[in-house]
Amino acid sequence: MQTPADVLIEALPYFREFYGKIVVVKYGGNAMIDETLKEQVMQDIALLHYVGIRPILVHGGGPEISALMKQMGYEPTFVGGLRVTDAATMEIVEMVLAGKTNKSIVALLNRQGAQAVGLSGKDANLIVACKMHSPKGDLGYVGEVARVNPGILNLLVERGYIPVVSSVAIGPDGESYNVNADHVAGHIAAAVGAAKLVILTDVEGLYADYNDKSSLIVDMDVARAEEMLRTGAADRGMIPKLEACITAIEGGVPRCHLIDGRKPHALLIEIFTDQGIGTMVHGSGA
Ligand SMILES: Nc1ncnc2c1ncn2[C@@H]1O[C@H](COP(=O)(O)OP(=O)(O)O)[C@@H](O)[C@H]1O
Ligand SMILES: CC(=O)N[C@@H](CCC(=O)OP(=O)(O)O)C(=O)O
Repeated sequence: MQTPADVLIEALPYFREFYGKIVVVKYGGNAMIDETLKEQVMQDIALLHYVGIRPILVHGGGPEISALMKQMGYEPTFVGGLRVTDAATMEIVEMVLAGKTNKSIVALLNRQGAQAVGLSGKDANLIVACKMHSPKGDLGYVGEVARVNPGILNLLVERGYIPVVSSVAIGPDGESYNVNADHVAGHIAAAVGAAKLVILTDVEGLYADYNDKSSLIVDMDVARAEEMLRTGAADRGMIPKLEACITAIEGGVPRCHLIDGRKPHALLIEIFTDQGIGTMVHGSGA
C-alpha cells in the first residue's frame, strides 16, 4: 500500500528533472467547461510553479466562442478542425479569448496563490501570424504562426510569473488573426525551448482508430504522427494537436503529451508519476 510519502518520493526524480525548466500546457475546449476540473487544472499549474517548474499556459476556448456566436445569431463553421473566421467572427473570437476567457483563467490561477499574467499574441508582438491559405478553402482571418517573439515570456517566467496566453495573433499590418490554440502552443513550446508540451483535451489520448477505444496509442514518434495525419486516422480537433506536437518536436522539444483533461489532476499524473498517462509523442529514434 502506497503511503503519502511514497507518492512524493516517486515524484522526486521528476522534480529534479524538470526543476527550472519550462513546461508549456495547452488547455482548451471541452476540458475547460467543468468548473471543478478547471480549478484542479489551476491547482496543478500552481503546484508546478511552487516546485520550481516554469509553466506557460496557452488556452483555447472554442466552445465559448461558439456559444457567443450562436447567441449573436451566427452559425459556427469548421473546416479541418479550424473555425471559418470572417470579420464579425474575428471580433467575437478576440472578445472571448483575449478578454473573458484569458482574464478568468488568470483570476483562477491567482486564487491558487500564483502570479499569473494574461497576454494575447498581440502583447509585445508575441505571436505574429499571416493568413492561412488552406487547400480546403478560404478560412478568412484564420492565421498561421509566422514568428514567435518569446522575449516577454522569458522575462515573465524568470521573474516567477505564470504567462497565460490566448491565441489571438497580430498580422503584419496590425490586424487580428484567429490562430488555433494548439498551433500556438506548439510554436511557443519550440520558441522557449520547453522541456515538454502537454495538451489537455477531452479524450484519453490519440486512438489508432477513433472507433475502437482499446486502440489508445501510448507512445509514438513524429513519423507515425505524420502518417496518421496523412491517412486521416486523426481528424477534426486532433489534426491541430498532432501538428502542434510535430512543430514542437521539430523545434527541439523532446516530448509532447496528449492527455485527458477530464481526468482529475491528469497533468500531475503525467509529469510526476512513473505510469504517465495519455499519448506521448517524441522524435524519431528517441
Ligand atoms: N484518432 C483520434 N483519437 C482521438 N480523438 C480523435 C481522433 N480523431 C479525431 N478525434 C477527435 O478529436 C477531438 C479532440 O479535439 P478537440 O475537440 O478540438 O479538443 P479540444 O476541444 O480539447 O481542443 C476528440 O474529442 C475526438 O472527437
Ligand atoms: C482557427 C481556430 O480554429 N481557432 C480557434 C481558437 C480557439 C481554440 O483553439 O480553442 P480550443 O483549444 O478550445 O479548440 C477557434 O476559433 O475555436
